[in-house]
Amino acid sequence: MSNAWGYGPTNGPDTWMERFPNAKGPRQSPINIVTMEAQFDPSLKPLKIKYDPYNSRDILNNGQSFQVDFVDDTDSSTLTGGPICGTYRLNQFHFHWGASDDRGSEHNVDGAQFPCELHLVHWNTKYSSFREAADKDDGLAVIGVFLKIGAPNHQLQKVLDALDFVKTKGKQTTFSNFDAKTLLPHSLDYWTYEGSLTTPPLLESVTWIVLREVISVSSVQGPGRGGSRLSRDTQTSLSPDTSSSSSGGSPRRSQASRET
Ligand SMILES: NS(=O)(=O)c1ccc(C(=O)N2CCN(Cc3ccccc3)C2)cc1
Ligand SMILES: [Zn+2]
Repeated sequence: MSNAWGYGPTNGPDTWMERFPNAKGPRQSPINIVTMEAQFDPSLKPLKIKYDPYNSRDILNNGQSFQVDFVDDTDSSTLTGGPICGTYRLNQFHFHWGASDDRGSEHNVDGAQFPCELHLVHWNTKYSSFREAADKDDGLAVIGVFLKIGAPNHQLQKVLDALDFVKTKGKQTTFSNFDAKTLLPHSLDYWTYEGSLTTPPLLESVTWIVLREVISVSSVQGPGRGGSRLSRDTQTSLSPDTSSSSSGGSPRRSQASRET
């Protein structure tokens, strides 16, 4: 029997601690962001995000999600500022979603789940690669963006259309000239906390930067022009994320997110 981790009853988040001891660590993600407990931190800087569409390379079905990978051998797509020190390079982005529109995000906000959550994964260039950075305390920085059901998202549709070509685990196809910045909301206000990868090996190496403003996706958006929903049915080998959020650490909030 496959001992691969997943989101089912025999290999889901409640079983991960059996094979991934990090699951019992002090800075595990995801968490529930309790907005009234988020401490305003005047030392936090605005996020500085510079993405070059030329760096987008391919889209991969990794079995648990699909990810768009970026060429990260130069500083042409980077994250600086915010809560981090130094320069972090964009390595990939991917999504977590649920089997229905009322759940699927990994982080919660005041106990509420969103139908989907986008993660833009960056690694600290003080290390030589993503793989070297992935298990260091300050190795990774992930921007989380919540998706709500609403107006169609034409930028996201470009990604969804490509899913038709990566319907089975391990499939990948070229995905070039995509500007990941077009997936971000207008406001870059954020909550931040020191956490972990939300999937095995659950490495406690992530500075989480969760944007307060959400982006929209329509309930019928999905792969191809057929518009079939992005759900378990559509993705033959992709299962929705059913992990629950823990209370975990408490985040700080950025200067810009001070009530104005
Ligand atoms: N949901 S999340 O944003 O927290 C997230 C989850 C997984 C990944 C990811 O690309 N990998 C996790 C480690 N894995 C392979 C690996 C690499 C080095 C050492 C050991 C194993 C790849 C990145 C971000
Ligand atoms: Zn993720």
